[in-house]
Amino acid sequence: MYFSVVKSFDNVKFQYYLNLIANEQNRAFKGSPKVNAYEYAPITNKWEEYGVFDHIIVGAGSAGAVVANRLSEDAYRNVLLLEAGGKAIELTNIPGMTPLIIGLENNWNYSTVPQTTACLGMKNKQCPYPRGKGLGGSSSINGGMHTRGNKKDFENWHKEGNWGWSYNDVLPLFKKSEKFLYSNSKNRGTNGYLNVVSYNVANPISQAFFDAHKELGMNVVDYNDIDQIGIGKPQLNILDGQRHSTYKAFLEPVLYRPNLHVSINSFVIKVLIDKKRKAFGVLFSKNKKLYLARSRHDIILSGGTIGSAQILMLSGIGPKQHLTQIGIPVVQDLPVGNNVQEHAFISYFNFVTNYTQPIITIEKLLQEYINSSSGLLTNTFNVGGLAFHSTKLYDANYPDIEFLIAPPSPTPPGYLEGIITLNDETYKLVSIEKDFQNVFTVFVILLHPKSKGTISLKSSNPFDYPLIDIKMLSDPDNADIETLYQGIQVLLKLVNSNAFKKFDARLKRVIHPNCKQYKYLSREFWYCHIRQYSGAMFHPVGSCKMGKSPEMGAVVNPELKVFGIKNLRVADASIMPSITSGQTHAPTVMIGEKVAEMIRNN
Ligand SMILES: Cc1cc2nc3c(=O)[nH]c(=O)nc-3n(C[C@H](O)[C@H](O)[C@H](O)COP(=O)(O)OP(=O)(O)OC[C@H]3O[C@@H](n4cnc5c(N)ncnc54)[C@H](O)[C@@H]3O)c2cc1C
Repeated sequence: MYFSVVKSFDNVKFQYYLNLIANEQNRAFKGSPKVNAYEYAPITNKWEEYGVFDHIIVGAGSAGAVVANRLSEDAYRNVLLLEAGGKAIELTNIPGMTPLIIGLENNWNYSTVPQTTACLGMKNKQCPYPRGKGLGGSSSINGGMHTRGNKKDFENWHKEGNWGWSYNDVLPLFKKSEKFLYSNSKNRGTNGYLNVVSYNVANPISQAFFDAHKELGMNVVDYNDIDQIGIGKPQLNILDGQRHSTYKAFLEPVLYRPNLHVSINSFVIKVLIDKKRKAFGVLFSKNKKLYLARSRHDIILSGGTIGSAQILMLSGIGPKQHLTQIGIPVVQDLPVGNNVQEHAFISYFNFVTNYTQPIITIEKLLQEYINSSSGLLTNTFNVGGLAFHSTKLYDANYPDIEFLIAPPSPTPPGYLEGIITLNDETYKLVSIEKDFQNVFTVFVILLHPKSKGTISLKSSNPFDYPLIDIKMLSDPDNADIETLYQGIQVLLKLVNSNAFKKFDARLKRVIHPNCKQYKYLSREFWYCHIRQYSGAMFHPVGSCKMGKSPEMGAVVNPELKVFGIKNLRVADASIMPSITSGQTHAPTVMIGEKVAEMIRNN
């Protein structure tokens, strides 16, 4: 009797998920990328008072949700959190559905302007540029990989004059935010809000990747501890098999706090600044109406590298020439929107093997997921391991390349085309639709780009999407593309190891028509191939750079205060002076912790 009750419950859940997935499959990736947010345009220009708060936080993403939690820990602080999107749709809870989720409404669905040095094989040479929209922000749609970055990243920030951001300064904040129960290291946190799991990879090809590294003398590491160089199991933000976004981790548990007010569907148009150059409120649009929310103390922009830069510029804070050109009165001339950095990677870097991954049906995967919160549905992108390498071009102890292996998949490779939007000619050369059971893919990721891009406004209309020009691989000395080329050489060495010989692993031959004049596998060939197949890892940072002074390109000081304006801070990935060595969510959570600590210690 007991068993039949449990079984029938499971079946209900099973059917529910099966229907959910089928319905969302029908809705995903319909239509073209968006170019505006006109749905937020109010029907009248008259605004209503929304209330007075101690702090207003704009954006409930990786950083904003953390800031809202920490500031509202002080019961005397009245905190308003404004988020343009709504609650994340249910499918976002299933990590393995990430590729599909990106095709649905929790994504702003941006694209870059056409590029000239990267993403050349993409439709219209535009890199697709998803960003999370809704509670949890990009952490509700991202790959969930938890990577803090390298000790040196923060030492470099500190050396540039960002006091308080050295590794020793930020380590306690990384520890404070996380709950990681797979290590005894004093450098890992065990008690934080954000759950981190170490994913066990059973796949023989992923195992070969680990063995190949060992053969080349590299260690298996916890890349979130001091020694990052080496290979490690994927560490993912998951709890009980479900995505652990910053909404789930930091907001949901504290929504009961009477001093925390969360307003969704609230699109912030601008920050209001008085004659004494003090920010005193924000204007936002909600349900087609305009509201003014006032703040007694700091307003914190956590809209992300695109959103925060856009709001600052709409508020008259940005490059004077650009603002004047589009007719926005200049309040403060600052280099907002410059210094944008992104991790370029090579997509569809495929290797054929003699190993055949058995097919697993979605029904089987779901059963495993429901019964034991395990299996492939708990892994966002079928990731089998992360490795950090120094190609030794710059510094043997500082990684400049990351590898991410995706072993042969037990399911057809659907939806990746929605995320990496190659044009038909470029895609058909690398498609693994017919041999996905035998092919593994390695993402070769450039960790420290020299190339810099920009975010600028298309117009003074707040509902026009900004112009995103990430200019990957554009540095005049070709340092970035050379590092990727060196990364390819390291990867080819790994695949040539005994560990992979067992599987007869070999590079899948791809010669793009634009590269056919070059000798196959020569440096010139690879440079050409990289430009065709490069894409963005969706890690933009740096548009509101932290630093000592605006003359040095900074928008905010090390306390994250906007230069020249009182009561206004930025706290999200946009403040990173230089991009970290790995995925950017965990360091952004740390930035949220840091700003809250600074405000609370004031
Ligand atoms: C598809 C994808 C995969 C990724 N994979 C990984 C990964 O595996 N691991 C990792 O570490 N990183 C990953 N990243 C990157 C990581 O998620 C981001 O670096 C991080 O989430 C950035 O945090 P943020 O707080 O700066 O911005 P976000 O998390 O994007 O938050 C900004 C929030 O502000 C809101 N907002 C913006 N403008 C306004 C406005 N005008 N009014 C009101 N609200 C506004 C947005 O809706 C959003 O909720 C990925 C990103 C994407 C998109």
